[in-house]
Amino acid sequence: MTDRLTIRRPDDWHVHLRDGAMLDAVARYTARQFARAIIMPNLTPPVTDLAAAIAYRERILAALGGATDFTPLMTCYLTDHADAAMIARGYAEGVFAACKLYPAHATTNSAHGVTDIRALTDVLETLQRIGMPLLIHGEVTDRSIDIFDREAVFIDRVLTPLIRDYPALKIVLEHITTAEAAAFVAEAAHPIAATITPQHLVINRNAIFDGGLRPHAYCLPVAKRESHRLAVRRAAVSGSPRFFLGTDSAPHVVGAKESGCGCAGIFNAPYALETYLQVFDEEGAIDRFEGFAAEHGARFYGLPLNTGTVTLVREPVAVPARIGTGDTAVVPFHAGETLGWRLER
Ligand SMILES: NC(=O)N[C@@H](CC(=O)O)C(=O)O
Ligand SMILES: [Zn+2]
Ligand SMILES: [Zn+2]
Repeated sequence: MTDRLTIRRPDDWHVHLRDGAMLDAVARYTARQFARAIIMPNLTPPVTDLAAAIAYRERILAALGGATDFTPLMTCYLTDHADAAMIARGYAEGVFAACKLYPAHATTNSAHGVTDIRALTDVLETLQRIGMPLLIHGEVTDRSIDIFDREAVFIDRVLTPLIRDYPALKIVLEHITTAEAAAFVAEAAHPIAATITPQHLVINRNAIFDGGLRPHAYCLPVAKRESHRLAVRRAAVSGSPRFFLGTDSAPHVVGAKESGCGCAGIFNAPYALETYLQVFDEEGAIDRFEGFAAEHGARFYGLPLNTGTVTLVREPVAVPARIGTGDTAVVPFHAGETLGWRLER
């Protein structure tokens, strides 16, 4: 039995660091676990241009106190007015690592998102030409579609025609939750990959209703039934280079979660590696953990692999019930539970 695992320093290919006091409170958790992270741009207002991305990157580094070996990789929030030339310049200058597509009103802070991706031909052609990844929150926003079906319907209605029309467009389907998404990404004859969160490997939709309404188990895409969780787990541990780590850590102050209309998002940054490794351990796939956590994503993005290592040890770690106080009080994923691996560092 492996009791100690040393792997190349991993990256988080999907995280929400927020802004202001919350950024100051949460940034260090991600920087402690990961060498780099793809920073989601859904601030208010969203990060839609170079100046905003540069300023946000500075605020992230400032929140880490300056001396840090963590690299934030910035993304451009696409709107109906996205400017292809500006995006291409941002990519060439190393400001943007990717573009993020939020279908308008699909999730937290997506009101400025795209109403019809098909209308963004200039942007899509440009991304395809320059090899810049398009990151997608893959849910339809049609309120007549059952919320548990919105990812699968997005694949049929939006993603399938998109890859047909842009055969070389690099796509990351973010935070997949369904057997349909896992199969689509595994099998498509297309440069497509997917991020997988800790929570979608661990919980199914029962967790949201376990003895009462559980707002801290609510995120988008919403957790699905057990058969989907198992399919997503199989994809994560499969060894396929198309699946990689993206926490989707999405902190909301406790009062915004425990509310008559609770926000979507699970804050998992403090113990993300511990959760993922526990899953790989349970699946007898510890040998595939490094690929998922530290190699597949970098290769897909065309970025160098990290140097340096992190070590996890098989030791109990108690997750606190709450982290922070006041405006930054958040309930972490696994609050009050004990995990079986601990990140040393
Ligand atoms: N995942 C979530 O439930 N919430 C994210 C947005 C997102 O990633 O869709 C957030 O910003 O809070
Ligand atoms: Zn999302
Ligand atoms: Zn997210």
